Amino acid sequence: MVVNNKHPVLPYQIGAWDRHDSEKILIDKAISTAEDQSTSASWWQAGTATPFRDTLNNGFASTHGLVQTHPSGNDPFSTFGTVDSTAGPSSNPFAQTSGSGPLSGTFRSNPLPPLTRNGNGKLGLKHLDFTSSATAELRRNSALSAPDECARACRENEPPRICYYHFTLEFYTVLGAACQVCTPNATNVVWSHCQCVLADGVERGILSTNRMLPGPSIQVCENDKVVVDVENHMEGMEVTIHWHGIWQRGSQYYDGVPFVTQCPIQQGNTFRYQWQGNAGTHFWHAHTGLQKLDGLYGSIVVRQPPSKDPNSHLYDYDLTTHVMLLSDWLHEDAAERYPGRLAVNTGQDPENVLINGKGQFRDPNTGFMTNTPLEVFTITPGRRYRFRMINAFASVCPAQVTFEGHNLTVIATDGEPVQPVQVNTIISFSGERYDFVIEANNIPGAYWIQVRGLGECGIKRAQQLGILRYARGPYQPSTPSPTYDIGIPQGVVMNPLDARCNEPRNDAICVSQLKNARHIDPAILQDRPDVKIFLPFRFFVYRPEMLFQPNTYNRYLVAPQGDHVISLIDEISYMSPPAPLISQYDDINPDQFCNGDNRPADCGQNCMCTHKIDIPLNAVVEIVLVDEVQIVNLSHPFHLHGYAYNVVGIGRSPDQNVKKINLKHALDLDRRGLLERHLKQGDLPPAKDTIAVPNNGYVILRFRATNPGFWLLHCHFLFHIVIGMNVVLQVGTQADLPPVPPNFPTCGDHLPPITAN
Ligand SMILES: NCCC(=O)NCCc1ccc(O)c(O)c1
Repeated sequence: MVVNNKHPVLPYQIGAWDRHDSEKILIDKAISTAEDQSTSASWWQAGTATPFRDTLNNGFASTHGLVQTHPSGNDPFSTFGTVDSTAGPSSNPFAQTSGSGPLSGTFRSNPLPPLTRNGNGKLGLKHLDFTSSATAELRRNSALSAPDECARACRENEPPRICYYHFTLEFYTVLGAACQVCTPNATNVVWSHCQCVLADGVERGILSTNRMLPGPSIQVCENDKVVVDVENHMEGMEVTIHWHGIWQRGSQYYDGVPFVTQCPIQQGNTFRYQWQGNAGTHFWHAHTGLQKLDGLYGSIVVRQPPSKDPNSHLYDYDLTTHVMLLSDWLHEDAAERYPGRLAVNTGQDPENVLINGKGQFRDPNTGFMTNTPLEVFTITPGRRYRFRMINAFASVCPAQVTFEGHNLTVIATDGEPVQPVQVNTIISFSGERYDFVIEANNIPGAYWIQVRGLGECGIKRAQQLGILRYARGPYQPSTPSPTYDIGIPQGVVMNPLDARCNEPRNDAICVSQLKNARHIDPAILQDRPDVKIFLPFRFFVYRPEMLFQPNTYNRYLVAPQGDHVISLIDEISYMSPPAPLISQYDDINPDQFCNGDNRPADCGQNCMCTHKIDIPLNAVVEIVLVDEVQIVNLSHPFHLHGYAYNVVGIGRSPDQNVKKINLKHALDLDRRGLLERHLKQGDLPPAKDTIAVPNNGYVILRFRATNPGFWLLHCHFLFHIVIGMNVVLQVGTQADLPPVPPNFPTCGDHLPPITAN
């Protein structure tokens, strides 16, 4: 469809988007109404914002708060109430003194008409970025569709679109001056390109995409072509974007792994990614350095016609607004935690959790609570809604999601449909996605959504709240807000941390107990795979005398307890090659490569090289991941690029005398037929691309290697990636791969002969 005719230049009026929203029917049989998509801004109007001394940054006053320049009357900012402008830079209108809960009584008792306004003040569909319809490329090329045209109901015989996105990556600020220009409220025209990022109401510098947090949502139909121009304006930073869950068949060089599938995009450069998405709930994020944790992520939804989803009969709506992206959040740059400190702000644990970039923060030292808006999902009584949850955490904390008064029917994970199971709470790990159906079958009202950080996040009790609201009902839940320690009753747990997966139980469902809703290639279930790979992983702990030898500069992470560690998979710590494997293979010294069977001579306990395992094209591959880290509360989620694998087994040693599993013991269990494998006819192991290996346990994966390429397999914890918990699976040979596009950027070392003069 031609874009430029349909899309006048911004800003839009609210009413226009109400009409537009009613077209966003994503399942043919459902009629979407504007109220399903609207959120209310009412409860963060009024209230008296109190001069706020920012004790959130290590006790120092923030250098630059949001200053109320027009304290009263009819200007766009006055709805914050009275803010003492004399308080100067440290006044923060999103702070309130109440320590009693996220919303004070004042905020609850002031209902205003609902606003069709969603994330980041952008109108209509949360995180769909309407501003990019104003980009030059869209105006120039009439074959391209804008983001909001692509987020549509998918029909069987509709021609595919080319969906165009422009991402501008920058250094940016939470609560920057943009919030004085266009923080939305009910009475003023809201700009659909409002650039105010609120996050949890705590000022900090971030990295942003199109000045949004999360960045723009990519929502398309299967068979659409997605084109994303990534324009890097982060001063002095390089970047790549990985499309997590997208298999990149035929576009392997757009997988976004630095020095594996491309050279990083330099500051000032634009790199055009183009791919066709496999269906499901996915997300995109920076795969370079620690940038993901500073804000470079966003959702991807690839929808199908209802006839192609085996679970479509279970829901009435699959709305663009019911994407639920969870992220962990720091109040400083991620680099402050890497390699890590010994005294103040040790470890890598986040301060907070965000739902679609939103939330509130309670300062544990003062009890001050910010009053930024919580995420609201609106539903209509009697209807059934598909929610698409994305765990975009970077830290090691699992996230637990619970909806007050509502069951969750899990229908897909990592984009792949499963036979429906009903649970009350879902625990997920970094990189995982869970799609579930919620039926609006409770008393029309407002209900809490609680997202708790588990594991190490229990120390700071990091959690976030959101609201599930029935249209035309109250805006605020009638129950007290759940706290970290007294939460919503958890009931049946999806993905229990105890990993007791091979015994009957009615309090939990393991991933390995889910059943695939699709047909499985029988070759996957054969007794003997063509290739079987055991991959134990652990940390190597440096003695300081070894690490700080003069003239050596080995990388390390200071773990929460102060250990200086690197990661090992099969006793190797992954190092990037100096040039991309996919495009400059011949530029790489073959000595750079290694694996468990080919260790470089003199490679010690901290063996560092480009860990690569070769796999024949079309082989049936089995991978057994064995946790040799053995830290209670730490289960590592492994993500494979280019594929969804079948999870055929999850478990721990059945041998009661074995306190710690390791490679040798896992091999022994395998010989004795004691590793859990669900390979019987009708076992239907679920397909996923990210799975947590239970601590002191193992996971068994299988896939048929039909997608040639260089595919990263790695722990999805951000700080573990940067210390080497990665391995590249090379499927097939270079001859099996499509050539990289013309003028694909190159990079590498520059080491010419030294000239005398
Ligand atoms: N028995 C060996 C001690 C050890 O391996 N210490 C590392 C613990 C660790 C590392 C990284 C993390 O991110 C983390 O949370 C914890």
